Amino acid sequence: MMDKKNIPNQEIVLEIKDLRKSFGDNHVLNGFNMQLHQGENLVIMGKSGSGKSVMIKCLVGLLEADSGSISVMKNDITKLDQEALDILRADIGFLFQGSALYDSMTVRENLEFPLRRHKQKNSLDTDINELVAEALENVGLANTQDLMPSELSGGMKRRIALARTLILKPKIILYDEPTSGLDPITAKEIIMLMQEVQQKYGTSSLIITHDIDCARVIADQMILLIDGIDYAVGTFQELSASKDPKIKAFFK
Ligand SMILES: Nc1ncnc2c1ncn2[C@@H]1O[C@H](COP(=O)(O)OP(=O)(O)OP(=O)(O)O)[C@@H](O)[C@H]1O
Repeated sequence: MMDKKNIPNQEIVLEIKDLRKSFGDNHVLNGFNMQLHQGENLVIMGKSGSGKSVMIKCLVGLLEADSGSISVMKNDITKLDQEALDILRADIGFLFQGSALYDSMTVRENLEFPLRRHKQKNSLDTDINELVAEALENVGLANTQDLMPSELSGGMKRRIALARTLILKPKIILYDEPTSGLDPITAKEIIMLMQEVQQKYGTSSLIITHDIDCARVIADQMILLIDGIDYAVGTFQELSASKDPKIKAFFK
C-alpha cells in the first residue's frame, strides 16, 4: 500500500465556503465548507439524503446555490461567464455513479469522444491514437481498443470510464461513489487504480463514498457531511477515534 501524504500546506484547488441550499422548508445545506488541496484525496461521507448530490450539483452548475461561494483554481465559478466556465470545466474530470459508456461505440471511440468535445484543450497536432493508447495503458487495459462495452466486465467498464476522464488530463477529478456496485475485490482494484492515477497525473480528487474501506485506504482528509454542514473534518484515524456518537456512527 502506498504511503499516505500530508497535504494541507499545498495550494487550494477547490474551495466551497458557506454553501446554502434549501428546497422549500427542506434546508439541505446550511453553510457547508470544504477545501481541496493540490494532490489531495478528500473523501466526503454523509448518510443517504444528507445532501452530497446537492453539493456536487452546485459544484458542477446543475443546481444554483442559495448563497455561498465555490472557487475552482481561485476562480469563483458563480461569477464566471459561460466561456470561462467551459475552459475551467475542462480541468475537472467527473466520474459519476455508473459512468455510462456509449454502448454503440467501441472503447476507442468512447475515449475519443471527450477529445473532440474539448478541442481547445488539445493542440491540432496531438496524436489522438497516442492519447487513447496512453490512457488505456494507464488503467491497465492496453488491448481493449476495439472491444464494445458489452464485452467488458463491470470493473473494466469503470476503468475505461476513468481512462475517458483522464484523457483530458484534468487537474481535479470528482468521483461519485466510485466503488458502488462492485464486488470487494474489484472495488479494491479500482481504489488502487485511483491512487496510481493520482500519482502519475498529479491530480487532486474529491471522492464521495459510502464505502468506509475505500475511505480508509484513500483519504488524506475526510469531511463528514451531517446536518447540512462540514460537521467533522480530519484524517480517517482522527475521525475514527472520535467519541461523538454522530461521528462514531460512520465507523461501525
Ligand atoms: N431537485 C430537488 N428538488 C427538491 N428536493 C431535492 C432536490 N434534489 C435533492 N433534494 C432533497 O435534498 C436532500 C438531499 O438529497 P441528496 O440527493 O443530495 O442526498 P445524498 O446525500 O446524495 O443521498 P444518497 O447518498 O442517497 O445519494 C433530500 O432530502 C432530497 O429530497
